Amino acid sequence: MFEEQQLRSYLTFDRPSWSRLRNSVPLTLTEGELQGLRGINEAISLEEVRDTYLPLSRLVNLYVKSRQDRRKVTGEFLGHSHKIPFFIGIAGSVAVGKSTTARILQALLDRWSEHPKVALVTTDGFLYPNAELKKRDIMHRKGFPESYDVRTLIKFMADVKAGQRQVKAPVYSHVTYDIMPNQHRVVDQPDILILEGLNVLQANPTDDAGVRRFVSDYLDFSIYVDAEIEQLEQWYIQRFLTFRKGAFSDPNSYFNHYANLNDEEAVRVAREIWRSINLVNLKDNILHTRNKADLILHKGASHRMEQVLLRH
Ligand SMILES: Nc1ncnc2c1ncn2[C@@H]1O[C@H](COP(=O)(O)OP(=O)(O)O)[C@@H](O)[C@H]1O
Ligand SMILES: CC(C)(COP(=O)(O)O)[C@@H](O)C(=O)NCCC(=O)O
Repeated sequence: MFEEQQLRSYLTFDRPSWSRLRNSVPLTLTEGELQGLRGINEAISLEEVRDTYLPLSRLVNLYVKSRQDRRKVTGEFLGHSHKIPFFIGIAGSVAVGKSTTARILQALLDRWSEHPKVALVTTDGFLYPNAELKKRDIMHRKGFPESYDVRTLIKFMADVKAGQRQVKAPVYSHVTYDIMPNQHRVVDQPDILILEGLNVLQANPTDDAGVRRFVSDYLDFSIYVDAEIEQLEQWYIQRFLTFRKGAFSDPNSYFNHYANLNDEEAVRVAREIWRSINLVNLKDNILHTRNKADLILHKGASHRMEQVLLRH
């Protein structure tokens, strides 16, 4: 699973040893609040929140506090200070549970008194709209490095980091399978920004000026959500089937024509999309970014955390 050399850069925790690091942080979410966090077809348990995500939120909280303390020192030295948001990146394959992890972490971090404002943005909003992907003949490469408007993504990061007010991020819809025209998510001087997407640890293609830009240059802490490939395929198909029952039956859905497929046909279609697009992307462009992460969250069956690796 992990290479020997890779393991040497990390401290390794099994489930019991990681969960003990919660160190009496109270379980701050009720079952009712948890419901609000659940994405489609999810069965995330309170046990998982307690054992996996509370220790994670405690660790991140300590990093944020240490950053805030250091800024105070610089402020004292300079005689003035300003707020700089702490950036967290969450990477990993399509369907591994990045957005679920991001939303749980957001909710948990929101509850620490030191940083009340936690914003969450997904990099799929920075995909080129379908019209542009078609123009470039890369519709079948959605999610690959060349399908993102990296310049706009980097500008967004730089603007938020610089403390600009009301910075807008475009929004992607899994229902229309496209960027939502005239819709934005507004980020207004958060204490923490969580940026979630399969490309956050990638080296991007060079831009027109020949410059290669890295989203990771802006990150203060990065997480790679990891699972075995067979598991990922299963989760992707499962999510596709759930979408088919709900969102795909919406007449505005790009996949509306799949709504009437029987289960067997739907599984075949989902597996084909997974194998021809997302699996190729995982192998070519995502998996190798795993060893850049500060923390790797490895999940097994039923999305249960099995191992956590924390960079020395
Ligand atoms: N911790 C979890 N427990 C149970 N189901 C989960 C968990 N995380 C993700 N899932 C499910 O796995 C699928 C993929 O999760 P999602 O967060 O949409 O992934 P991503 O953002 O990486 O594409 C979804 O069907 C989601 O409901
Ligand atoms: C929009 C995405 C690239 C982003 O993935 P996610 O943020 O859900 O992990 C992906 O969901 C996608 O649409 N991939 C292209 C092939 C497919 O239809 O699954």
